[in-house]
Amino acid sequence: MTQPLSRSTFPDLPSYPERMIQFGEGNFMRAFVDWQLQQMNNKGLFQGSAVLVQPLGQGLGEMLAEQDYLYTVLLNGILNGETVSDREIMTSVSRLVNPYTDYDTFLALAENDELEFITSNTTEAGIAYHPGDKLDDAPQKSFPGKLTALLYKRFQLGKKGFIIIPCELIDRNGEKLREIVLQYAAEWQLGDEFTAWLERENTFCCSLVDRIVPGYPRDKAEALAEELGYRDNLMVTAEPFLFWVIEGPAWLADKLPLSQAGLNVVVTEDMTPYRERKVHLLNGPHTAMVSLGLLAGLETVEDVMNDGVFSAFVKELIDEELIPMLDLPREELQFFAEAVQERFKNPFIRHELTSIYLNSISKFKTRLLPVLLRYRRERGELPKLMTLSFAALLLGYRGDKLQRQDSPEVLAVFDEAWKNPQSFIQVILQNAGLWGEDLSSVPGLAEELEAGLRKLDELGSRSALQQSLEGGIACKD
Ligand SMILES: NC(=O)c1ccc[n+]([C@@H]2O[C@H](COP(=O)([O-])OP(=O)(O)OC[C@H]3O[C@@H](n4cnc5c(N)ncnc54)[C@H](O)[C@@H]3O)[C@@H](O)[C@H]2O)c1
Ligand SMILES: O=P(O)(O)OC[C@@H](O)[C@@H](O)[C@H](O)[C@H](O)CO
Repeated sequence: MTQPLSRSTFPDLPSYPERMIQFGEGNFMRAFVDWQLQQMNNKGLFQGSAVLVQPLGQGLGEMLAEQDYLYTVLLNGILNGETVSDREIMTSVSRLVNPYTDYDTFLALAENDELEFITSNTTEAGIAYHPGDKLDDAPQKSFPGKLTALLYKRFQLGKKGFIIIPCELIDRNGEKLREIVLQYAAEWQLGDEFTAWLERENTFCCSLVDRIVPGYPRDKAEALAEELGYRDNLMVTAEPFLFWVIEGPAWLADKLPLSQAGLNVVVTEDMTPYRERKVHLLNGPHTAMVSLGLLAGLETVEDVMNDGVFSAFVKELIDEELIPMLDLPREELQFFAEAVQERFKNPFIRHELTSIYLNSISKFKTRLLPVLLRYRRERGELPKLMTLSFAALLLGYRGDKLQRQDSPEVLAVFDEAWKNPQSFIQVILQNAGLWGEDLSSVPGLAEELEAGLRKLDELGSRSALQQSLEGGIACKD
């Protein structure tokens, strides 16, 4: 029986003062932001830790406490032509505060002058306004509500503000978060002076994150405990590649010396091109492959990339349908896309398609739909592969072939529409709540999706895809 990971097992591990508040204790943040804090600390450049705030009532607080907030990051993959297999115990998390059980401790974070930074990742659903939130709630339901209460307390104490860097994968995340905080400030009547302090003393940055973090290596847990010599219930696997674009003032690069620590971080005045490139060329193919892949019985991104038909699909989708619709130099896009396909092939991590499948409707809406619509406008026809993957998405959300993972509201829309198969596609396309607009008027879309669904139903996903790729006759699976 291997010993559990804790500070008593490793008494010589360093501790650092708290300099960052981090909303979110999920896999991604622990292998991305906290891993970077660790690298800065290793080089003596930051000398700080993050205090985590659990955004939901349920979370990893107790598990982290059991391990004294230590956990291992396992980096596996190929970086700059070298095979990387790195294991490191993170000492960059000091503790976790659960506002649901200890709201006073949460608010008391406002008192600490050493806390300068706030980061977050509360998934795409987290930066949202919740109408019921009040200043006196303990805690507020939403992440922006909790943040507003914390900032108000800080203001009341007459202290300086924070540098706030959200990492959620939504467009203009920092601006969105700032808007909601200002909305609560107005709604809760916190006064003009507070609003002025918010604007003057706080810096809300937009940011874009990139690192594939499959999370806890369930399939290798036993072997890893043997290899590491301790049991870690919170270890996280990630690829070695990392990229963080922060849209903010140039002085930030000195305050948070990520680049100085050799990390692949850019502080820029405009992150738009980086975002377009990543969301459409990395997250887009992920979302496009997922329904088709699951329908064909594939399990991981690596399975997709090792399959002749599916990898040809990914390549053609990127080269013929995505890159031509993006406004960046073609050579740069091509270079990025090739690197992405190499990352997708990473044989050292297991990136489950089911984890990417979660909330696929909102992902399709941001990652692929804008490109599909642009293609239709500019070329006068629909992109065949993206449209087939849209059909596969709808087929999966019908609910009879795949195990859907989405909000009850989204699933209810599909269940209701599927009661009448004849009008299913029309009803779904008309639902602006799903897509941000009524898609039923996009010329040819309903017809192409009908045909795609029929093809997928009759032939199966692999043969339907093969037919689309070759434009030829496919046979049944
Ligand atoms: N895993 C990756 O490869 C990866 C890479 C880049 C970006 N991301 C982004 O990170 C997000 C989290 O991924 P993860 O792998 O850490 O997942 P995770 O399940 O390990 O963590 C999710 C975190 O979000 C919080 N959360 C969930 N729903 C929330 C809500 N409605 N309101 C507030 N907080 C909420 C949870 O409390 C938890 O802290 C993803 O949604 C994705 O946008 C993930
Ligand atoms: O994390 P999600 O579920 O929003 O999306 C799944 C993947 O597309 C995503 O995690 C990528 O791997 C990541 O964005 C790479 O930086």
